[in-house]
Amino acid sequence: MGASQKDFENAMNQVKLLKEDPGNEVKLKLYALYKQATEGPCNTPKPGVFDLINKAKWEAWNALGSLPKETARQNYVDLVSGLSSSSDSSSQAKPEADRKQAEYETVVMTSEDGITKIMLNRPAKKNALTEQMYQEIMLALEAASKDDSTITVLTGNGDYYSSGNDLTNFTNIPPEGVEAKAKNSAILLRNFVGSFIDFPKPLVAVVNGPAVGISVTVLGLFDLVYATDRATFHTPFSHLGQTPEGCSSYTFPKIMGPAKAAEMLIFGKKLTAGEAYAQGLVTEVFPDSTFQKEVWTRLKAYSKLPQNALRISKQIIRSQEKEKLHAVNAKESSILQERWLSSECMNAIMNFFSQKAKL
Ligand SMILES: CCCCC/C=C/C(=O)SCCNC(=O)CCNC(=O)[C@H](O)C(C)(C)COP(=O)(O)OP(=O)(O)OC[C@H]1O[C@@H](n2cnc3c(N)ncnc32)[C@H](O)[C@@H]1OP(=O)(O)O
Repeated sequence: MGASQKDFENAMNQVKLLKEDPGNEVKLKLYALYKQATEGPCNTPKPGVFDLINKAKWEAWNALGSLPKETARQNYVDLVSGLSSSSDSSSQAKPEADRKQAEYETVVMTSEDGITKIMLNRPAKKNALTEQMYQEIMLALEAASKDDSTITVLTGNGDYYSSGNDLTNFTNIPPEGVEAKAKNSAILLRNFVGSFIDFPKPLVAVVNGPAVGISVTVLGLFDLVYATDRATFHTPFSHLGQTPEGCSSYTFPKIMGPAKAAEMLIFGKKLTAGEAYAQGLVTEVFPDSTFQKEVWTRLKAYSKLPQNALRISKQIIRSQEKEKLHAVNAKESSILQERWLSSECMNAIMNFFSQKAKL
């Protein structure tokens, strides 16, 4: 389900209360989404070449093509929500180093040799993603997108890359009830995946061990995926009464063809690293004994390449698909919002906790 008219109006009011000017690029994006949400596709003649401001506004609106009004409304609400939270956190005006340490409990963020590394840090729980962790990863990506590094890396601490969504997320029901929980989780999911879709610099997954669920699906949004030969790739959505997310319903068939994507996403086939490489999900597989050394040597060399050329090349490749990916993300999130309320899904989660059923 998308944002309501009320959510949209609240977001419009929030824009007026922003503590910091979001900059011209964001303002143009907001203008374009507002026009698309209220009037639909651009329907006015292009302003003359010397009318610079109105021409930029027209171009931003026109670039949204035939994006549905509902999607534009949701994207507007999401954009404002991101601006409000970053404006709140930046208003704390802490020095960068302090902020990094203070803000993250579940990830470790470090920058060295032109590479910012975001490491998932719940090794005892196989780096299962709690709600706090989703938020911290989004914050870390936001910080990495603005720092002076060339490349951003996501990796895991311990023997797992990540076991996907922490299933305790579904047991923590607020007083407003399960529907509210499902709605909030769908918003969280959508924002989380959106931050990978919009990430502006080369993004690399260093898959140090098995990967499950959402940690696999978002790999289609990375620019390089390096895996140890110990890694496996498992999307057991049907077993959990759930459906694909992370834009995998779109990226996986494109990457590996519909037949192989169906085997993973519908039937939950677990791939070895070699199989994931053969199917195009993984860029390269390394022996576990030399994995870290080989990967970091490679990344350090890449990080010395001209920064702007890397960033612009990534954006050329990815920008063609951005609106489509946001629409897919919205659809997957809203389908999951309903799935989470199904008895199939609730039984699967209870099963995990009562019997500690393993995938
Ligand atoms: C809000 C946005 C939602 C986005 C939608 C996302 C969907 C998904 O990601 S679906 C995938 C969800 N993941 C799973 O279903 C995995 C569940 N875990 C397992 O099947 C197993 O734990 C394992 C195969 C990942 C690992 O098995 P094993 O090597 O035997 O290790 P343990 O089971 O003993 O794990 C150690 C410890 O960690 C806890 N744990 C591991 N993964 C999860 C998890 N995903 N959620 C919650 N807890 C997890 C496990 O319960 C153990 O805890 P303790 O017993 O307390 O030590």
